[in-house]
Amino acid sequence: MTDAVRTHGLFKRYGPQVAVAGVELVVPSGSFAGLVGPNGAGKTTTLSMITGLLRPDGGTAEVDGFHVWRDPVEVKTRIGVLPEGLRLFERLSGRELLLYNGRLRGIPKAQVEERAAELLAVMDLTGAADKLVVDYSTGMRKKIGLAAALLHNPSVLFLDEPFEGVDPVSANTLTDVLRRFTASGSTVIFSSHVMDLVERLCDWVSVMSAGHIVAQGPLADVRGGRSLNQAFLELVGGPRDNGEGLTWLGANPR
Ligand SMILES: Nc1ncnc2c1ncn2[C@@H]1O[C@H](COP(=O)(O)OP(=O)(O)OP(=O)(O)O)[C@@H](O)[C@H]1O
Repeated sequence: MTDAVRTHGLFKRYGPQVAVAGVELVVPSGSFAGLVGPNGAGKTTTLSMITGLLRPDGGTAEVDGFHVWRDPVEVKTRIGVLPEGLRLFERLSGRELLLYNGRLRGIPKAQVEERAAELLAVMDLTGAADKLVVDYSTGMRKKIGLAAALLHNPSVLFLDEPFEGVDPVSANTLTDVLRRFTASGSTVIFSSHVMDLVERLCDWVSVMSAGHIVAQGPLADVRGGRSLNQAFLELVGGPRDNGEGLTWLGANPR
């Protein structure tokens, strides 16, 4: 079966800073995949290049076997994206946002209305459906963003830190929806810093550090009998500073 995502030598530099240094990312179809790595490892830059939001300086990226930069329309019809720093049309209501997205995707009006109503209900947003997005909380924004990304029933869903700022109840709602999505054979790839969550949800993990993939495979293989957190610390080198220099901290004589 074709992998959902495959990159070869994906490379991006910002001036002198190499952000992504020849990434070979593989995610098999139907996976619930986690992309983890320390701050600045290159996760967002990698996901942005795979979803066609940022042009690579080198290498290739394929989604469902289609070349992201050569076949952009094929790829964009197949993917849903919840980017970091999600920008939404703030002056639309949640319902209008979904209807607008659906129409942009070319879905017939009646079908969009039906899907939007179902997604709003599943996300527990029916009561806020006619409220303007500008007045949504952080968690509500993530949920409406996810609903918009799912509306056209993508084959591969990319989520950049989808659980950040989301309360436990909403996080459960999001995970239920995503589990249902992957159970039907679709693929989810999400970046996160929360190892417990990745360990609980994912069956495939890619670990990035300093612009490279340093480990990748089924969750059990990457863990290698350790907790994912322990494996992660060993793979990325653990804390670089143990705080020995902070002798003044907590030494307040008052
Ligand atoms: N627009 C930009 N201009 C300059 N440097 C950038 C830009 N975007 C990212 N970088 C740099 O590229 C590197 C990778 O950043 P990226 O945001 O991809 O990492 P990340 O793994 O997503 O980090 P985090 O977990 O903190 O979100 C970092 O060193 C960052 O400073």
